[in-house]
Amino acid sequence: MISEGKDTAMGEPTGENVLDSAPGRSAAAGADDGIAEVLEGLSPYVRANVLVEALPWLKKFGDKIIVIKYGGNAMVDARLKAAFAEDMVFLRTCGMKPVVVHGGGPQINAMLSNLGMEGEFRGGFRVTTPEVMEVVRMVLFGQVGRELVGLINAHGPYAVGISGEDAGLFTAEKRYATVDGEQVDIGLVGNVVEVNPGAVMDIIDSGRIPVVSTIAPGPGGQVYNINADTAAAPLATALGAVRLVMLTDIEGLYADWPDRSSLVSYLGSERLRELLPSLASGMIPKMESCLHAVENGVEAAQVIDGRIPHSVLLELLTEGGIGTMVTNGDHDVRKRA
Ligand SMILES: Nc1ncnc2c1ncn2[C@@H]1O[C@H](COP(=O)(O)OP(=O)(O)O)[C@@H](O)[C@H]1O
Ligand SMILES: CC(=O)N[C@@H](CCC(=O)OP(=O)(O)O)C(=O)O
Repeated sequence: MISEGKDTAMGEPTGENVLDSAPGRSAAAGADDGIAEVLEGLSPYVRANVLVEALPWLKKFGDKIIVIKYGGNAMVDARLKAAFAEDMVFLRTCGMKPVVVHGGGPQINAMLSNLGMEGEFRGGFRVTTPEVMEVVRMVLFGQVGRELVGLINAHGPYAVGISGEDAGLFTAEKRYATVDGEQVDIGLVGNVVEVNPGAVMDIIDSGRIPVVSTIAPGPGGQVYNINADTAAAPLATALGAVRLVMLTDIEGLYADWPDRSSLVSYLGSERLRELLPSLASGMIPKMESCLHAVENGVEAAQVIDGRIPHSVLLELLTEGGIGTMVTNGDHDVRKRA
């Protein structure tokens, strides 16, 4: 079992000190946003109610597996990063089993640029030459994954990094992109075609938080670059997750993008399937992933605004949530009031 509080392997401070010094808390109560003063001004009744509101959700999620795709601003802003790590530890401490699948597009771009290499996207996917693949692998597993593991482990020895190459977690198959209706070769880019969740289950069963980097070998051993959105759904399905939560840089899905009055709070998979051809850019792999997940046993998939500190807790543990939820079936679009 994982040791908690003052005797953690990381030599973390006591619970009281953790609260005082945790980066996520200082993010939420940042120097100039006055959150601490606002909280102090609230009556004990209101403060208790915030906690009580979470009770039905804590009961519902119990010890269930929740897969979270970590990306967008939450992955580049220091305060949001720390708040995200805190959310994962919060869920784990409440008994849930969070599994993080991380992206890293901006970080790969930065490294390619530092190395004087070209970064090109076609049909939403990175054109991945063997040289680019080396950089993708180094940045995803060696940099982005390591950083997130470190942020979570600042709270105790919870996080374990793992890539699709480890213990046969993912098997990939080369994929092509579609550009103007034409199939285009984009090099070493793959789709996950098989998931062997044993190693991730071992990490979960030891009470820890898996942090998954989406690179994966094909049957012949060739390693492929996998878009993290597209890898999250088959992983959630294979793990029997109850939720797939995807962080992004926008409030959620707009049914009539870019009409800002068309934000959707809830829709069924059949309506989503109809909407898919009208979606653009980064929303396509996210919503395809949500569709895949709910059609293959995940109870609900959600796209949420990762620019909001503690967005994962708000979505999972508060009434109404904050983003767009997809479930399987023919439910109509419900707009956010
Ligand atoms: N229907 C839509 N609803 C919301 N966003 C959309 C839609 N169609 C396209 N987008 C774009 O998709 C972006 C999210 O995808 P992306 O930038 O890849 O996110 P991330 O970096 O979080 O993975 C939004 O910021 C928005 O510009
Ligand atoms: C094939 C492909 O495009 N792979 C992505 C993998 C990282 C990723 O998915 O990162 P985000 O979630 O931040 O976009 C890439 O190379 O950028």
